Amino acid sequence: MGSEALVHVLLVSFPGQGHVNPLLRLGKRLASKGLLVTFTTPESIGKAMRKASNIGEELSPVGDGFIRFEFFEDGWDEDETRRQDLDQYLPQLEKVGKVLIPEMIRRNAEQGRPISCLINNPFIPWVSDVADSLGLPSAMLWVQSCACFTSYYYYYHGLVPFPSETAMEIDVQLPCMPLLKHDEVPSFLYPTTPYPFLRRAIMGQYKNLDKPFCILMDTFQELEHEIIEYMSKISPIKTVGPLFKNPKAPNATVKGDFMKADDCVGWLDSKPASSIVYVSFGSVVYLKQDQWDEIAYGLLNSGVNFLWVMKPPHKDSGYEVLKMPEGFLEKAGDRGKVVQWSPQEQVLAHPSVACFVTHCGWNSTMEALTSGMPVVAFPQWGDQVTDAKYLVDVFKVGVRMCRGEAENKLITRDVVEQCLREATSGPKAEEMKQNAMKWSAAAEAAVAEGGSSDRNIQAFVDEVKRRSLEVLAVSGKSTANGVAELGEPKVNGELKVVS
Ligand SMILES: O=c1ccn([C@@H]2O[C@H](COP(=O)(O)OP(=O)(O)O)[C@@H](O)[C@H]2O)c(=O)[nH]1
Ligand SMILES: O=C(O[C@@H]1O[C@H](CO)[C@@H](O)[C@H](O)[C@H]1O)c1ccc(O)c(O)c1
Repeated sequence: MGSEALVHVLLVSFPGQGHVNPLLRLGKRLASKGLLVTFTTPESIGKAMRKASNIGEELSPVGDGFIRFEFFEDGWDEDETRRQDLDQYLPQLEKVGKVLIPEMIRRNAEQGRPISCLINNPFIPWVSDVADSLGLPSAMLWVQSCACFTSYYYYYHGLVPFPSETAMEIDVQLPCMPLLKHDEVPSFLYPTTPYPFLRRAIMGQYKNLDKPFCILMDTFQELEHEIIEYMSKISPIKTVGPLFKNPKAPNATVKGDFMKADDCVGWLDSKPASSIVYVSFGSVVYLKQDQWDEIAYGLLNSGVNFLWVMKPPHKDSGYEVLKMPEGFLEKAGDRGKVVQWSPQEQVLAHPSVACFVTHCGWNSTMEALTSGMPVVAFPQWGDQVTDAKYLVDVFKVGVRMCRGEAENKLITRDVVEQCLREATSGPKAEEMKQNAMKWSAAAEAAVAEGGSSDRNIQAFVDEVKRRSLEVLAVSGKSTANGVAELGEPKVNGELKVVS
């Protein structure tokens, strides 16, 4: 128990697992450097997070600072099915968020915790408008690679031709990047994408790119060296990854999972070293039943042990509930384990795991690289197709199993089996493991004290502290940011700490 005086930042997250994880990890990193962090996202997700993860009402100590949660209502009934339709949900979030986030900021000031900076992740670019309208500094955490950031940047500004209705299959050459084949460009940019609302959301972020004073990125200097150097001259980017490693607070228990992870570590412990293939397609990708079946038979035929995540679809998603092929579990016996959600960080760090069949979401990509884990790339859409290109051809830690959903091709059990064999034994497997270990060491060094990402985080924290004094000076004189009206805005609020 005690009380502390800290600079306070508000983190506003898009309600997706692949967005909450990196922003929450950033929050823990900022807290460990001595800030007070409040993390917010809609209550519909807050409810799931409270149920599945170790978060409550109280302030949690992390390193030299603290993190707390406050959720906001999205204005829809609990059982509203339209939340699964981002075309409808994103505008709804913007409408309510533009009212409720300023209220949250005002409430915090009244309670002696004035907020000095807002940080959002992509898909909710209106957060920068909120910050602007209140005269508060803002930053954005880009939760994908710098290569994808660059692709969107060049598309937004029309700097090079991208696949279009009249020229679908053109390759794209961007500076300091390998040539991207048409199907290696982030697929939200294809004219035929089934997710145009996500392209709109990302473009909304680029329209607002002059508002954040800093663009933080969950990547690291040594991983994407040339493109980071290049883009740093154009945009105020700072690499702070891999965020899931936090050497200053390695034991912080605060997590943001939407589902409780099934216990599988005991099972992993029971298996020989490097004998298990871990299969997961993240939190949003759903495969069709025929593809699922082929993967199942490929796993059986390859003879490997496997841990397979089979996440049930949301009841309103419209996805069919997948089934394992008849007799599959019996045939696999103790060679295989199927779970609904895994403790992925622990799984990837486990010595029994040999490789990771992944959809190549950026979080999974960073987690695999940092854990020294070779991959079998099974991308579907968005940044995943670009990440797969990098994992296989640039980072050289992966074999490719498919090229993405747009190809509309069934990957047969023979191809699955062949890829699994290639990734788990023989010279290619060894080479990939060595490369992965090299990336793991570079990632650890980047986040260690004095490493490239650690220096960037420290510089960001120092800048937030410096700007918080400016916020105080301005708000002390005018009521423009809505905080000054509250009387005595303080940089350092008195906080009751429950530890
Ligand atoms: O069974 C699982 C599957 C995924 N994850 C985590 O969920 C996130 C997924 O993010 P990613 O960008 O890889 O994919 P998305 O789910 O956003 O498509 C990562 O941090 C994973 O570690 C997990 O903890 N358990
Ligand atoms: O884009 C969505 O989720 C994932 O985000 C990650 C970080 O941007 C990315 O690397 C990964 O490939 C994406 O799958 C997303 C899309 C739609 C939706 O309803 C979501 O909840 C998340």
